[in-house]
Amino acid sequence: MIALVVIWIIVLATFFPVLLSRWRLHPGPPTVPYILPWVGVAIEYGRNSVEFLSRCQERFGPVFNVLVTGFKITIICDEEGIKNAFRDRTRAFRTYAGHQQVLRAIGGVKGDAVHLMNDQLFPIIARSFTMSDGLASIAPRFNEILTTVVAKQDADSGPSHLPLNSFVGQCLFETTSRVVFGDKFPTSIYPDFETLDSQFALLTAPIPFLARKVVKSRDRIVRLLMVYIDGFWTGSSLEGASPMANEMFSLIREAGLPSSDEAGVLLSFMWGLHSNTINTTYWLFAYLLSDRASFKRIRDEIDSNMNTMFGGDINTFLASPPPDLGSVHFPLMDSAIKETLRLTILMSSLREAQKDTEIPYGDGKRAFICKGGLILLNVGAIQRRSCELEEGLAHFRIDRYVLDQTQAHNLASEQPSFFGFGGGAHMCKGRYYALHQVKVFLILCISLFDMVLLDETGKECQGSLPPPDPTIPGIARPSEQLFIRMEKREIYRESSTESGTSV
Ligand code: HEM
Repeated sequence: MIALVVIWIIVLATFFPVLLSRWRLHPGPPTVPYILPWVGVAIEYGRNSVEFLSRCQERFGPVFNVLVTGFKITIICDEEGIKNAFRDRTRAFRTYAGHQQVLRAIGGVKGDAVHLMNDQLFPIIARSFTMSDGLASIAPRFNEILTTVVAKQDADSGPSHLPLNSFVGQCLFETTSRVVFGDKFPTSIYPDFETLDSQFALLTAPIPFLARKVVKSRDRIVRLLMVYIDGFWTGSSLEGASPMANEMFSLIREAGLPSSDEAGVLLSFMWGLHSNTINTTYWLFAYLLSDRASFKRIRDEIDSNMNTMFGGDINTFLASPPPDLGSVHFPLMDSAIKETLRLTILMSSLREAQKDTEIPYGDGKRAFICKGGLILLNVGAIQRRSCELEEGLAHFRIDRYVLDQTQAHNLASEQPSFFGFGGGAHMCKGRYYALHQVKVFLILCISLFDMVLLDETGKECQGSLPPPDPTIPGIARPSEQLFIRMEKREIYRESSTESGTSV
């Protein structure tokens, strides 16, 4: 016992001066006080991360430390600091910590698959979803399947109200699953996928009994994926799947993981493939349908482009090679998507320092991050703060990101920063495909249907929306159900009966 105390005294005497001098040299950002050791501020953070971080920022400035379930995390809410961390000129940061969390929580993966995911699977995603070749090979099949899926949803719903999240989720989930994995893929897992996505936070919280329902959903999906893999793996490919899915799955097979982990890695990939896109599309519809003036403006833009670019025929649009759906022809649609992401992105990019490093921020300040330290880039705070004082956090302005071509430079500098797809080397690898999905789905629905947004009581929802659920990272999830009533537009009712068009 005495020997142990002596050893400790020697250890402390040796290292304390080193630590102290290091601390003096690099005093580091202030730490948010906490009462419970290890737990730290996890409870306040989990309850409403947006509000909590915003209060901390007011009190401690744009860079501060928090302790969350044993992890010390440096939060960066400063634009310069975030840009520098994204740029990462000295290659100090990696993203493994966040991806490890996704593999464990979403996929239930027990082994180590983070290198497989980052170093082998992500490059395949990046290659398959490029703006030119990648989209050209995927878009026609996406458009074709989406058309039939939307028509089926419309026919099934009849005159009744549809939950907006299930309508958007079902359509995009089924379409993209079939595009990537083929028609054999068990798309019936969607309701469990929706539960998994909306209760993600419970899977990361250290309170297992609260997560029972979502764990059951996850386990059911994993089991069905194992059956799907077993049934359709031919020895060299998954029957009916796209080249991208086959290339990825071959690497998963080569890694020699247990079959539940194979299915878990696949599920984690699927979560990345669907979650942000579905949630972004949900909010885009919610914002547009809750504001008649914005809805009319975007419908005018879409109708006018359908007329000038595709002779007024939506089927010509759907059958064309991916057209330019960017800001030149569709400035309002482009701006509406950015504005949606500005308001709803809570996701903050998590990075782990691989060596001692410093992040310049503010007016010449520097945040010292030691090797192994975690940083969280609070991009949501930056995107919203610039407009907050002016007109309120929740205000959706459809043309906020429209550039006036004559004064492009001036207006651009007045626009709030946009980090919707992250930045630097780890910028979103699926962004071109994500934007294609959101845009084609919006064009299809707005062209074909009159849509009305209803709240939980069935009352028409105009003006304000229920606030986003602030507890889940990524794109905010809805805090209350919203519904839609859809009816085929007059012009399409006539044209489909006259000419038998496919939509
Ligand atoms: C509207 C939909 C989407 C949004 C808003 C979005 C947003 C983002 C953001 C902000 C990041 C950066 C995270 C960070 O800095 O750590 C990211 C990374 C990533 N996204 Fe997306 N994403 C979307 C759709 C997709 C799709 C459809 C895929 C296809 C699989 C995808 C694949 C990825 C991958 C692989 C990464 C990691 C990149 C890396 O670490 O190198 N995303 N996404």
